[in-house]
Amino acid sequence: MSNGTGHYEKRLSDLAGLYADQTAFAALLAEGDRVVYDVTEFRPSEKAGDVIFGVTRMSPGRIGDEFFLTRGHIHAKSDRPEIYYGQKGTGLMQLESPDGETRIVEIGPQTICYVPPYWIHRSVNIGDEDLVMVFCYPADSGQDYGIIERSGGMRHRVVAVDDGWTLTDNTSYVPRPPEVAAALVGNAV
Ligand SMILES: O=P(O)(O)OC[C@H]1O[C@](O)(CO)[C@@H](O)[C@@H]1O
Ligand SMILES: [Fe+2]
Repeated sequence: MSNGTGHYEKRLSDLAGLYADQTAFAALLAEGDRVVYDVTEFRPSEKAGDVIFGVTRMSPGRIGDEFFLTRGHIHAKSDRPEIYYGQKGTGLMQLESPDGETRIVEIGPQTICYVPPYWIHRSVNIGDEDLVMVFCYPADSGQDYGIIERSGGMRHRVVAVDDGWTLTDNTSYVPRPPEVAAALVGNAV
């Protein structure tokens, strides 16, 4: 991707607190603060009718039985959707509705994933190579990362099993109060 307007990297230390196995997290961090994912993007403007697009590259890796993942967020304007197009590698889009429903969309090369309005989303690299995805979303969306922190994480964890994955309950998860979930769905601008 050329002529991007921004680039950032997220390292292991930026992802502290996301994983259940804190001992495994500390042990891997002691080996070095590696880059877990990086994003190159083009933001033409912040106007409602415009779009932001870019490329996310995620390294393969595990912390205990959990895979490398992105921080995850809901859009600050929560009714804004997003699409991801898989280019390389194998991953999952973990989606969670404000009232706590989980859905998983598998992502591979030449697959497209739709993140509907109101859904919290996080990417997970379940493969053993880089996961590369193109993303696109409305330019005025913004990101709210606090929604996951306030709930003690997402409701489910994606964990490795045999040569695949499964979902387990996140025992730290605190459901959002119904009025909070309802407000998220009602705040369209
Ligand atoms: O913003 P996070 O949760 O760290 O995840 C990064 C991904 O989400 C985006 O912010 C797009 O919503 C992209 O920059 C990237 O694909
Ligand atoms: Fe997003």
